[in-house]
Amino acid sequence: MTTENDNIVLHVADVHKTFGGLHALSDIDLQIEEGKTHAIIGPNGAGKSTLLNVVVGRLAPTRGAVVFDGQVLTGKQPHEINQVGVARVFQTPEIFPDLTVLQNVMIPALAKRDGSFTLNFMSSLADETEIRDEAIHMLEDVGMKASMDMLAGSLSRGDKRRMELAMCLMQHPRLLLLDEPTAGMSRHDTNTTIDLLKKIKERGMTKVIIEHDMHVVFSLADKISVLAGGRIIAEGTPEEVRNNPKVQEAYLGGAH
Ligand SMILES: Nc1ncnc2c1ncn2[C@@H]1O[C@H](COP(=O)(O)OP(=O)(O)OP(=O)(O)O)[C@@H](O)[C@H]1O
Repeated sequence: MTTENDNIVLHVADVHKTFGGLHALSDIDLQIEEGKTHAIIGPNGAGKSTLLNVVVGRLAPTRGAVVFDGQVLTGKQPHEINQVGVARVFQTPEIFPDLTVLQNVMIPALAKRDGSFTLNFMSSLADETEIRDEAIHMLEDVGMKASMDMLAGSLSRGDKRRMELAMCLMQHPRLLLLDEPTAGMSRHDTNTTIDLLKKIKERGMTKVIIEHDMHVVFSLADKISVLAGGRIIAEGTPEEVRNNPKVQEAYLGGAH
């Protein structure tokens, strides 16, 4: 399957997802351009997480397909989708709490290189100097080098999310999916994360971001798609979306 525009790295093509009688996603057609930051916003229950889960292979769409870089992802397992260059930062970080921050950040690079990772590899971590150096560099980038020897489980929620971002960056993904990257963070940590995500953008990484915090959305997004009731009700630049009466009615005037 191809897309009309060569710059499109991800195409969610006519995707539907039902849960029993509930239409969580209907007629979703979404095209994500290479190197851009594309935000998906919408009120609670709009279908945002379901959409991300379909993209990363955690949920099979009832109909339609997800195409990444010309390859159909639909039907692939989450780890296979990860291997082709799609990484996701979760709303709740998935980390190894009893390992140090540095070890956590090294693991995705080892898993990517070796195809899998088991805790048996732990003993060899110290010998992995190249990956170790890169992990330290990544921790420096996310402002967490000073915490590299702390146990990951002891970090604050904001630091866990920054560490998880470093874990994703170690995979050098072509597409980074961020599910509420600043949820639960203080305003200060939120602004640090915005700066960090801007820095990643300068490196040309494509990002899809789900976010309730409009400050974050309008600071980062090149394009916004608005979901409501499982459908895309508006799409455009931040300015276009901000001024769209349908959006104001469905979203901006609502609970958020
Ligand atoms: N596994 C599931 N089984 C049944 N219904 C589900 C399931 N996952 C999501 N839903 C329903 O699908 C709809 C969309 O949910 P989803 O979590 O995708 O919305 P969201 O936009 O991410 O919401 P929020 O902003 O609150 O995270 C909701 O009505 C939700 O209750």
